[in-house]
Amino acid sequence: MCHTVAVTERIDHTLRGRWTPSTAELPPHALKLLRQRTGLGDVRTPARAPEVPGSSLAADARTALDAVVGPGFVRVDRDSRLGRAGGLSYLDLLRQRGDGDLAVPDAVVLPATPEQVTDVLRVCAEHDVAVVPFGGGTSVVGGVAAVRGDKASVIALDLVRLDQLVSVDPVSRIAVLQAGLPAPEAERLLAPHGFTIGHVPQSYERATIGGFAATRSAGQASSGYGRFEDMVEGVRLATPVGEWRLGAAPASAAGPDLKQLVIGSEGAFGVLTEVSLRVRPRSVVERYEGFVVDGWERGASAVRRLAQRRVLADVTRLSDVDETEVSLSLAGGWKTAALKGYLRGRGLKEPCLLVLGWHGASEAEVKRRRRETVRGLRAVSLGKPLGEAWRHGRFNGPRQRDALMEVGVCVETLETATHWSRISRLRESVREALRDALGECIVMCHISHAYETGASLYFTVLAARDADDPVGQWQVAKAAAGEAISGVGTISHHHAVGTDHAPYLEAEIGALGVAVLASVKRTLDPTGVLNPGKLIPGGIVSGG
Ligand SMILES: Cc1cc2nc3c(=O)[nH]c(=O)nc-3n(C[C@H](O)[C@H](O)[C@H](O)COP(=O)(O)OP(=O)(O)OC[C@H]3O[C@@H](n4cnc5c(N)ncnc54)[C@H](O)[C@@H]3O)c2cc1C
Repeated sequence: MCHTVAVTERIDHTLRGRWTPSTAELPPHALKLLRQRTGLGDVRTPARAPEVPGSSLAADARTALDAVVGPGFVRVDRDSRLGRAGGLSYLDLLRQRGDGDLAVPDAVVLPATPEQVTDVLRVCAEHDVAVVPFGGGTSVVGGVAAVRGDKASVIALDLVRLDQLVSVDPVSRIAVLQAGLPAPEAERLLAPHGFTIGHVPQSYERATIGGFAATRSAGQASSGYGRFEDMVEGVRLATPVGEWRLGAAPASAAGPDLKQLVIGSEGAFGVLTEVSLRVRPRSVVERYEGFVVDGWERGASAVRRLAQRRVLADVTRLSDVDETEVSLSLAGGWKTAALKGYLRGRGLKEPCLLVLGWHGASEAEVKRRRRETVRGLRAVSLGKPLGEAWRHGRFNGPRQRDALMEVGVCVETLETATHWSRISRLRESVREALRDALGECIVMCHISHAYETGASLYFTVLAARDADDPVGQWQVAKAAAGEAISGVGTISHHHAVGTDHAPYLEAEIGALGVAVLASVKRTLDPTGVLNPGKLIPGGIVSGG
């Protein structure tokens, strides 16, 4: 019963343009810091209701879709459509607040089974309707923008009703989950079997299993549990030309790994309806601890050594000096002041916060792993409270962003990855590019995921919003960061390509790479109905 209510609520959700219905106020000391460091004034830009044009879904297409999913599951009302108009990037939030052009789907279609998804795609191909697969709608790269391309109309294909745990194989440790399951619900269903996925991105509360696979997502505990693509054992993909199943064995030499071609295909090759995942026993003990390293270079080298010695903690996250300083200042209070004094006293001139977290089956296991990690780390331990404080606030980012939006801050995040030998150069050039583009601003960075050969860099930038042209301001900053990253790092370590990064993809994978993607798309989606304008540069790929 409870479960039914939860799904109905998710179907009816109209929460767009923010993460939560109520926005927390920024504390006065945070506002003061922003005013000092970004020149933020008192000017507020009140949100305006975005325009929602009428649905242009043709009557015969609607009748055919109704026949597939049943009455009530093709929705053309304003709220349902507005509720699936774009994702949650800064640009999406601006559009939802009335700045810039908001693309609104002509209908929201809610299939209940994998078979219905395949039938919906067949109908859409027959009726020239573009399809935007919609999971949690947390894309920050324009992945769920309702782009119709050269099609007559566009639907949001919301997978919320595909919410079943299909099977668990406890011997092989594989669970088959339907694609529309949000992460917390997937964990809730796996818990009685003693398993966890261990995938905890910051968007955990709302993102789905299908969305994770479609975007090659990486969670905060990726050092321990792996990236999402490492967890995928198999997929069930609906396409306009039929269903494709992949993943017969844990490893295979039967040609290239086609499963990896589907993972990260961002709804442009098909719709994932089920995902088989390698699951792990749930941890019994979890320990989080804060450390401080003196200076970015030392911190980055320390994380590199941990990765290369293969003793990374499950969560390993190194903030640079600016991020550390801003986090401590925003936390405020006498404890923070005391901590800053303590760090000065210990001679740490450029404190960089390092959060480490270990999960295990017992105290003894976690203790042993901690010992291995911290041996030779040359960092000052601040103990468990700081680690726990990070864990406690790990999902606060989007809520803080809501509050920052309200007071007129341009708040954007971007991420990349590169090899260790280039990591500091890349960090410096992105910081410089953002500062040149935005003027007075705060640029913060952390290593969010570490590997033997390199790491990801995650930037957060805060500037006073240009009230006259907020979209133009964002475009300039995005282009500057894209230029700085191009040729040194990847255009996306885990946010995917979407519409926003598509112009930069060819520089990374080459013209031949783009041609390979386009030809796969032509095979699976000959009329180009699936997610036009996403992933593949050059926009629309249709026809033979
Ligand atoms: C505040 C915030 C924090 C974030 N933190 C992280 C993070 O820590 N790590 C991380 O990896 N990402 C993060 N993201 C990005 C985003 O959450 C991920 O990309 C996530 O994987 C998207 O899942 P979703 O279910 O919301 O997918 P959606 O946003 O609905 O869709 C994403 C893309 O996948 C396609 N798609 C969705 N479902 C399917 C399906 N079943 N079959 C085929 N295509 C599909 C969509 O068309 C779209 O192109 C964050 C986003 C926000 C807003």
